[in-house]
Amino acid sequence: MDLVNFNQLSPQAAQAAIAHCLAIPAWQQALVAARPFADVAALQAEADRLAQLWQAADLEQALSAHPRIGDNVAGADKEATLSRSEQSAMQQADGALQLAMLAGNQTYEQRFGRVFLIRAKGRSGEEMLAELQRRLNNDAASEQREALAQLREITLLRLKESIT
Ligand SMILES: NC(=O)NC1=NC(=O)NC1=O
Repeated sequence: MDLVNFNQLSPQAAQAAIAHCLAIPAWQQALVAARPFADVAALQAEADRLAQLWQAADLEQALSAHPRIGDNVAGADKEATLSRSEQSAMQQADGALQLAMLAGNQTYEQRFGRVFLIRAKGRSGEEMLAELQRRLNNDAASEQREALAQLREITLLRLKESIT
């Protein structure tokens, strides 16, 4: 959808138009309330400013909409469709990589108590596995910062593809 259209939608319709970017209604509503935007750069800047405010609770809420890397993503809704395309590199990954990613995800979840989150678009399976293994050595605070940064990247990428 183009920005002019997004600026003119009702609040409900505008929120529905960006809901797939991130499963945090408060962020969706704050961005909708900040309309009208003069250009896409202003929209992206406000989305990022709001995203900088996220804390651990926001991360937990958002993770509900992000399947594990390498999981077979079921569902036909827009978020599932986006996750499948973002994670498409894992579809071509060989069995060994799939297994290593599965084991890595399990170790990560045992250590940090939540799903490993990474901006998957544009990354190979090997790159994502290397990032997982690197981040396994983070302390809790550093890893929370990294996970929140990845959540911002995914959200802003999805927003950029949705409102042009
Ligand atoms: N656990 C994840 O990192 N999931 C995802 N990353 C993306 O970029 N899309 C996802 O679904």
